[in-house]
Amino acid sequence: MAGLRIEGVTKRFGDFEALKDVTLDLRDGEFVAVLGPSGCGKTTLLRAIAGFEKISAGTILIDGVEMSGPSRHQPPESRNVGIVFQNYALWPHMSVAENVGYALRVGKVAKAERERRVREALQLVDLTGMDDRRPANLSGGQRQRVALARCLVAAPSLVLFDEPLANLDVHLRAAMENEFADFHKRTGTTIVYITHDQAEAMALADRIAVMDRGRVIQFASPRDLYARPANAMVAHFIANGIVLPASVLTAEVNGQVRAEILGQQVTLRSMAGQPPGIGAQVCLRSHDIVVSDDGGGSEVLVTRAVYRGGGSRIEAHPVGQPELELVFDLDDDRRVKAGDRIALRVIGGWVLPPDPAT
Ligand SMILES: Nc1ncnc2c1ncn2[C@@H]1O[C@H](COP(=O)(O)OP(=O)(O)OP(=O)(O)O)[C@@H](O)[C@H]1O
Repeated sequence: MAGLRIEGVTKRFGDFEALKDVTLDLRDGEFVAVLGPSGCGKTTLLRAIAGFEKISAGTILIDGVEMSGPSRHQPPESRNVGIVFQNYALWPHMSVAENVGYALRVGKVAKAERERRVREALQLVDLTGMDDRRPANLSGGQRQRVALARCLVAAPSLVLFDEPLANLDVHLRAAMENEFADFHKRTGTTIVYITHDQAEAMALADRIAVMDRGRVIQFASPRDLYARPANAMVAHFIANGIVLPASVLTAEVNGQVRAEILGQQVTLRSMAGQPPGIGAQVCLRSHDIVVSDDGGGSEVLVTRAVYRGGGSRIEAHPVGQPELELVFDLDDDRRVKAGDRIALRVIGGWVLPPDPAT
């Protein structure tokens, strides 16, 4: 177990900055997901932590020891970091036990000790009795567990997961999510988990670092990211928030402001010190919108309604501002279809903090 501190890390490939001034502080035993769209720099960050990539600026400390820095680069093998890859990277010609014990054999660990550690690791991932199987004769989930055991056997202080569920089908992903959560509980290992799947990150992580174009935009708990996204990208990326323009009418008091949105005056949540002003943006969730039957609210034209079991996903455009798009879920008692005009009332929402760059 170990803490991990990433401080002001920048990684350049030629003129291109794949990581820009990334700072993250992980507590000992914490499960942190790094989440972001394709190309945002997740893999580059993981490779930098593991020592496969030299960084251009900043420092990386594992358990307080500098691993990457201005004049230092510890090679991967001396970082005591385990990695679980998306494609398992198992040796096909070796049995489960041989795969798991490979690093110990190469490291000349005595046979009895090796066998004990392999047995323990297989027990931890619930693969006892599978020692002699070949990877080809295992399910995708079992192969991923062998990869976990192989990583564990070296007793790493930090485990990095590189999109480990990307190759598995939906049902197996859910099962493996539970396995990873149990694995974390049992071992208490510090984990950095790379994914582009926000549901997976929300389900597993204590905190999530959301990345966009090489930067960490927000590092917070799943609940915080959902309730108080730092900008429009996070609002969209986490559970598809609706981002709409608004005018903030009053300064913040007790975490709330009055604002005008879609022609309605409403009370919204905001950060402390939120100033009044035009040109603000608001993140709405489905539960912040209700269909209004009393003649109030804003009229919208429904352009798509897709039944999703128990409710529908609605796409609609305000009649007065057709350039805006609202995508939200509606309960099934409302039989709304494309072409319908309905009135929506906003009953809550979160004012996105002002962008420091503007
Ligand atoms: N060796 C390299 N040389 C030049 N550019 C690179 C190199 N490695 C990565 N990049 C660029 O850095 C950016 C970040 O890549 P990275 O693989 O870290 O993204 P990612 O978030 O892991 O994406 P994905 O989810 O698609 O794997 C991309 O624009 C990529 O093209």
